[in-house]
Amino acid sequence: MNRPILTAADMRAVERRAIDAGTEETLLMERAGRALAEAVRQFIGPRDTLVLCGPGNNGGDGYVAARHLALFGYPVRVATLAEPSSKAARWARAQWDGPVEDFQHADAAPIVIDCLFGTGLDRELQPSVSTRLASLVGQALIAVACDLPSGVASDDGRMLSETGIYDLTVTFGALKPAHRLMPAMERMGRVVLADIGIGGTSAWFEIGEPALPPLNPCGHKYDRGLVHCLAGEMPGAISLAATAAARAGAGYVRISTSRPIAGIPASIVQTGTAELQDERIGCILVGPGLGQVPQVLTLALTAPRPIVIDADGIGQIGEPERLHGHDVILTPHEGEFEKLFGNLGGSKAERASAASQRSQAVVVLKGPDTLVAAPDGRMGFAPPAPPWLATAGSGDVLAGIIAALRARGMTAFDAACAGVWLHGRAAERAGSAMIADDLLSAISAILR
Ligand SMILES: NC(=O)C1=CN([C@@H]2O[C@H](COP(=O)(O)OP(=O)(O)OC[C@H]3O[C@@H](n4cnc5c(N)ncnc54)[C@H](O)[C@@H]3O)[C@@H](O)[C@H]2O)[C@@H](O)CC1
Ligand SMILES: Nc1ncnc2c1ncn2[C@@H]1O[C@H](COP(=O)(O)OP(=O)(O)O)[C@@H](O)[C@H]1O
Ligand SMILES: [K+]
Repeated sequence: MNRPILTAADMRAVERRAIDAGTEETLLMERAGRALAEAVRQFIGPRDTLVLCGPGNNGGDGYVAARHLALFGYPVRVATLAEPSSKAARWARAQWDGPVEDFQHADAAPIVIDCLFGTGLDRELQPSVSTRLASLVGQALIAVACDLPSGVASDDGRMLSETGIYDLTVTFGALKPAHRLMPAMERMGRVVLADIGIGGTSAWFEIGEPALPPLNPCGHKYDRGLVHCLAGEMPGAISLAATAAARAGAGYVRISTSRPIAGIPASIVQTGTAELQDERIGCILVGPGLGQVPQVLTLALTAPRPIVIDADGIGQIGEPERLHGHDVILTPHEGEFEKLFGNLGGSKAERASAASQRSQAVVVLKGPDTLVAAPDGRMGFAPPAPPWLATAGSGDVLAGIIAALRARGMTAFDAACAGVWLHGRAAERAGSAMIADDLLSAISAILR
């Protein structure tokens, strides 16, 4: 299931709609604070706990959580940065009948719950606040963030202030972009999404497990998709990509190559010619190991078939507008992205979206926080993938998986999202000592 990802403004609008429809704001806060306390209880048993409350509704959630944790038997202290400034937070503060200490002077505790700022953070913390918060987070056995670590910019994942590494982040209603973007994502620990009875839809979402096209019981190999790969100067990369395409369920994988490539499955057909006018081709794959032979990309763009362009091929496109009228998926890492689109300003999501609109292609902007952008504004955010995916050849495997899914009949955007999901899960399965080749058998195991 794809989970919606909402900006701070989207989230406020959702909350506003619920309140206008008769839901009390304090009820939402009660549910959020209770969910925060429940998530802490699931994570760690009773120990001395310090809840840090800010002036807004994030702080309000904190007073509610403190009350519930005390009921669960946790020895709880509350420390405040400033008195509540919103009506709902004042209500939550009034429900807390224990003492309230001063944030700067509160003693450290094994469990620290940061409810200073959430989606309302709009500037860096005062240095005295970030230093103190980082010290409390650093001394804690378990550091928990309410909605977001205070210091994270919700909409783009930047760190407005550094406050340390958390073990658990509990968010409400919907994921926010920062939960799936670096550098914020790596500071959050486990992210738990709690249902508080509100939520919205969005063109932005976290990519969930895909529904792959069913096999036609009476189908033949071409029904399952023909992927035509174009080799270049370095055959290893296209071999990996082609094998990944075969493992990801393409019925037929073919490589055009000027010299035989050793070591690939015999089921992958090697041909000396490039018959790209073949209507059975479900997807052309060009770029992995291409080297400096731009005429191969030009050849690929003469065929009126869907194309995945990866690696060296991306740098040879020239102007993104050259792709207009073609059915293209681009799979750049940051370096390849900059070669084609230049130094676009803005957040990663804004850059991916602008690039997709400019090229009219689906853009898979890779990294530890891969994004899949469509020209119409849809954006898939990859669920966290293990860092050992950063190994030579793993991008080639991703390109091959996506080409197979495109050839199997998924739309360009759906194929790219599904490919990113499968690639990440294959890496989890392959384990931390994997090399890119190991992803191939892991794909088969997942699709079993
Ligand atoms: N939107 C929703 O649907 C819900 C939101 N809830 C909570 O409400 C939070 C958002 O609450 P608020 O909008 O009150 O915002 P925050 O509580 O995040 O921030 C409060 C205010 O602090 C000020 N501020 C921002 N950056 C600052 C800085 N660096 N130093 C000092 N002051 C700063 C701003 O004026 C901001 O409005 C969410 O993160 C979540 O925890 C929950 O109560 C449940 C429902
Ligand atoms: N730190 C990381 N954590 C998780 N995934 C990563 C990380 N760094 C890179 N990746 C993923 O690994 C793959 C690397 O692809 P790419 O940069 O094209 O490498 P190559 O050209 O060697 O195949 C991409 O899918 C990318 O999203
Ligand atoms: K917080």
